[in-house]
Amino acid sequence: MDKLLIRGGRRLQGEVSISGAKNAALPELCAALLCAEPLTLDNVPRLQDVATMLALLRRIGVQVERAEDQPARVCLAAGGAIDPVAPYELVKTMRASILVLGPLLARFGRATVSLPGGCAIGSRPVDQHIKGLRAMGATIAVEHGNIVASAGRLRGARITTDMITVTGTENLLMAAALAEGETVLENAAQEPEVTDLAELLIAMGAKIEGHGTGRIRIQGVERLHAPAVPHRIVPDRIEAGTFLCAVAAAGGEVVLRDARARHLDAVIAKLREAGVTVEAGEDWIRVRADARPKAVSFRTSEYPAFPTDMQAQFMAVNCIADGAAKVSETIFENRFMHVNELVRLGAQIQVDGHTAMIQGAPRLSGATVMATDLRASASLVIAGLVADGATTVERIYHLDRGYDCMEAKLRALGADIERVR
Ligand SMILES: CC(=O)N[C@H]1[C@@H](OP(=O)(O)OP(=O)(O)OC[C@H]2O[C@@H](n3ccc(=O)[nH]c3=O)[C@H](O)[C@@H]2O)O[C@H](CO)[C@@H](O)[C@@H]1O
Ligand SMILES: C=C(OP(=O)(O)O)C(=O)O
Repeated sequence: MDKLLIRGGRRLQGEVSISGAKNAALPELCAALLCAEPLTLDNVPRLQDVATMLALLRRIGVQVERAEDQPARVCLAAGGAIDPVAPYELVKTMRASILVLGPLLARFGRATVSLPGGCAIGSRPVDQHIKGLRAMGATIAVEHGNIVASAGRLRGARITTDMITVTGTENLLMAAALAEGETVLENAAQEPEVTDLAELLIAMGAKIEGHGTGRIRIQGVERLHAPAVPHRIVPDRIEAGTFLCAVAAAGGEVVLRDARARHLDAVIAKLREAGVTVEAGEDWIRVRADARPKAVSFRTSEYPAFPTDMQAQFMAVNCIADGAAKVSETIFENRFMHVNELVRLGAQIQVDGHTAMIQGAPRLSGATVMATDLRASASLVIAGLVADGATTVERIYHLDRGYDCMEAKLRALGADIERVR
């Protein structure tokens, strides 16, 4: 199993390009199931989760091509024979496999998708996806660990989810695009990845209004088609935020290219509160950190508030900051798995339920630590960049799920980091 070996203490300097967003790429790859014409996506990140989604789509019958000379461009054709089944082997490695459910049901009238189990960060049920599809006329049973769904043409419905759900909104949005009549999604997720998906669907002929707000209206159409030009996936705000936190912790000055500061308002506000200088233009962000950051408290919540997917990385900054901070996690019930590993590096953190109290320490000391989930891995890398001596991060297959060449990008910025196979 691969590990990362980091020798801490180097400041970060230079420029880094941000890749396309994992959480936009995954639903947008599934959107290929909604039409018979080939769909081309640009700026597709090179990630394990993307590889898993492509394997799943191939298994379902989608023809997938990735140009050798343009590895960020993927062409998907779902015009042939389709077997609408997402098996456990693939779903268990990636919960986002559930995103094939809405499109398969809407276009082919049936789908069998293995029920995702819990994962390291929480129980993560998909009851709201099922509730919404039932409201649109689907018959759904859970049998032998699978969601078995069938429908004639789905019917538009007014759906209010019990909580804001990102992939739930995406599944229902894709299903509603081909349903008969109007669907209104109340309490919809407003994340930029949902908006990017809606823009792709509109380019495919869908009739959608209100994306980016809590109420999305969709007038179903009979057929979708390929967009006139390839859709470019929105930049990954979480990858960008991770690099901002790395600079805040390690010090230095870095320009992020292909990054959208307006998708990171809450994170940038907290970095400024910590004393970090952040400037931004339309598609770039410059970050400069000259001194030890100040500890800052925050609470995760749905977009546009502070993202849960940045909680672990910002906690790593707080671990070496001046002062004390309180971090509250409100989205997932078990998203503090990184805490015990950060403590192995010398961090001072006390967890009480959904709250972590961090007393910033002037230094951390390198050790062997174990990644437990995707963003936990990133937080350990950030801590390793600052810690004295060598830090080894084990189980980085979690990191590879969601970061495109992270160690190569950090090395180009001057970090002493290498992958050990
Ligand atoms: C592939 C993808 O885009 N993943 C993101 C997506 O995950 P995902 O879409 O799985 O997360 P949700 O927004 O659905 O989850 C939010 C909360 O609602 C609960 N819930 C959700 C659906 C449901 O049917 N029932 C239910 O109880 C979840 O357990 C969780 O507590 O949004 C999360 C919250 O921003 C991010 O951390 C993930 O990176
Ligand atoms: C939790 C995450 O992803 P997923 O929903 O794919 O598990 C994440 O990207 O931080």
